[in-house]
Amino acid sequence: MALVRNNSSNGREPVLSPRSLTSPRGLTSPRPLSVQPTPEPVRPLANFPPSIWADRFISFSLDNSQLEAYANALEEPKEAVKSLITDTTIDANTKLKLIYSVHRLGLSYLYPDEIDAELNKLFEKIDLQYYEQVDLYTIAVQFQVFRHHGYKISSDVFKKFKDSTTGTFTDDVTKDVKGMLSLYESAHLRLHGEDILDEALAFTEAHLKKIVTTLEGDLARQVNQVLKRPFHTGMPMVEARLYFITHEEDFSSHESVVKLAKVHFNYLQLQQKEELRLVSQWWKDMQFQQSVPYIRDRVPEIYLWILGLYFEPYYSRARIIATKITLFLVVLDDTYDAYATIDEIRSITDAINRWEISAIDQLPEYIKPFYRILLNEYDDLEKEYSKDGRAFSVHASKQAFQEIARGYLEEAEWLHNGYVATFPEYMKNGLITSAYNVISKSALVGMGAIADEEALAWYETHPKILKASELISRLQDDVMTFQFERKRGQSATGVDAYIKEYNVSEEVAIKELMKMIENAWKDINEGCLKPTEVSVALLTPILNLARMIDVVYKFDDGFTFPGKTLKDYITLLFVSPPPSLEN
Ligand SMILES: CC(C)=CCC/C(C)=C/CC/C(C)=C/COP(=O)(O)OP(=O)(O)O
Ligand SMILES: [Mg+2]
Ligand SMILES: [Mg+2]
Ligand SMILES: [Mg+2]
Repeated sequence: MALVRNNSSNGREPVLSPRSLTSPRGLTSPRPLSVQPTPEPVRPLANFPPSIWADRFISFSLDNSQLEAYANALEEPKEAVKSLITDTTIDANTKLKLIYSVHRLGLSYLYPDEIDAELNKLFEKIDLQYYEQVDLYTIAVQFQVFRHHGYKISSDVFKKFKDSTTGTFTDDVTKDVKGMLSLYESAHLRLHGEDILDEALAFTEAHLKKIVTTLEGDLARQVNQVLKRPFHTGMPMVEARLYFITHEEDFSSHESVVKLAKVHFNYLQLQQKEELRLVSQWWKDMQFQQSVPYIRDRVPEIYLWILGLYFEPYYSRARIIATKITLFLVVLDDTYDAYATIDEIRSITDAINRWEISAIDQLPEYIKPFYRILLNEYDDLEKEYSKDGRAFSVHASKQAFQEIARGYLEEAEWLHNGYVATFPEYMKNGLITSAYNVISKSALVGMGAIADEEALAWYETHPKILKASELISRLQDDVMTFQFERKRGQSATGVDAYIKEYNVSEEVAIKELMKMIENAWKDINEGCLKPTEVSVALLTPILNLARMIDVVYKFDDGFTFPGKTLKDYITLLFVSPPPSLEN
């Protein structure tokens, strides 16, 4: 019985493992009658849908001269846009709108110092009197541009749009669609205590939904887009592409911005297709589909996830490393949740924590190749990064990987014992199983000098912004996956723990968890304001991890069932042609 996972209380049907079908039992020489054959363990197979991409991205062949040509073509418009950003003859409003567009197009990383210098000047000169005279759209764009870059402009700038007697937003606001749209975008940048933005979010969302079918052209496209996903909670790379398509009027007067955005999209697509080819080929070479066929085969989806953290060309190596480690996490999570017995889980966790190749002997056959690959990859990273004294980041990633294995084991023990954790107990382990500690630390490995020992020490303090991102990951995943997982008899989720702790209905529990997610977003927004605890380059991946949870889990479990949002995103970024340079 030791091999059989105790799932009598979770309604799992015994499932025949694919290994039992190929088992040599019965083909070997006859056993003496007195020896009972070892029973095949009952495995919690999930029958996850297969990849929707197969080998599609492996056949890409990078034309290096083309990549170089794009890199060269970037230079001229890049300089021209720099001149625009620093042009002293441009009025403040036009300048702020320009910086807004540059940011939404994913180009502000090219001008960090110039943009900061401009915003510093303009923020010092902010005159609340001025905001008394201007329209909602102008105010909301300026509000966003300052908050995007960490400047704490007051949300009082929106006060004048409220009726002093009723205390609600005025009817005039509902007649200004562009204003409402921008106020809706602004509201997602809210901080704790900014009631006016909480109200603005509910108010504009309700009104935009009411009028969206009456709109036409770009405005209709813009409102549909923002209602689906506001910029602040979207994937920067995709948001840039969508903004280019639907908000052309915002930047079309600046020819150099249009040119730069186009060449930049073309350059990035080539580079990213090559990265995707590389990780797809690696995945195939490692033969995970043969050794662990029960897992979710999701290479393009995981690459997309990591591209969501950072898309800057100089993080190419960093993306490849983080993608591979996150793919290891998928193998681990699905092995624990959808294949291994409790004894196997204990043994795998132990081997991962021993981290030595001799531990391979204690492992079940099917996971041995994974264990070997895991140790080899980390070994290679250690060798590569000790050369420039950066092995500390590889160690941190490895330790976080060992910690998540222990976290997954804890869940499995709870399930094995038919135990539903208390909510605080669940959350303590849940922040670990959110995987965001491992992913964000692994993301540092290839980032270069900026991710130094001091940065890592900051990570080790488990800062508020990282906790918030982990909480969003854990709870949003739980809200969207608990039904599927419950049906399969998996470990209790945050939804179950909350219901048990507070004796509330499922509906109330979900509502409360969503409120916790909302609050965590406010922590993230506060953590991105100046003065930041560490550089923006280190904060952005943490913010972007939270965004990726929204992308993947806002409407459904987009990771297990990747045929909708993620398919559209992958198609837009790696299959559809980027904007043409011809016109
Ligand atoms: C938890 C989470 C959203 C992590 C995101 C980061 C990430 C890409 C981790 C790799 C493992 C994974 C895809 C978990 C989500 O599925 P699942 O619902 O099976 O995860 P679970 O078993 O922890 O609930
Ligand atoms: Mg799990
Ligand atoms: Mg799982
Ligand atoms: Mg889940």
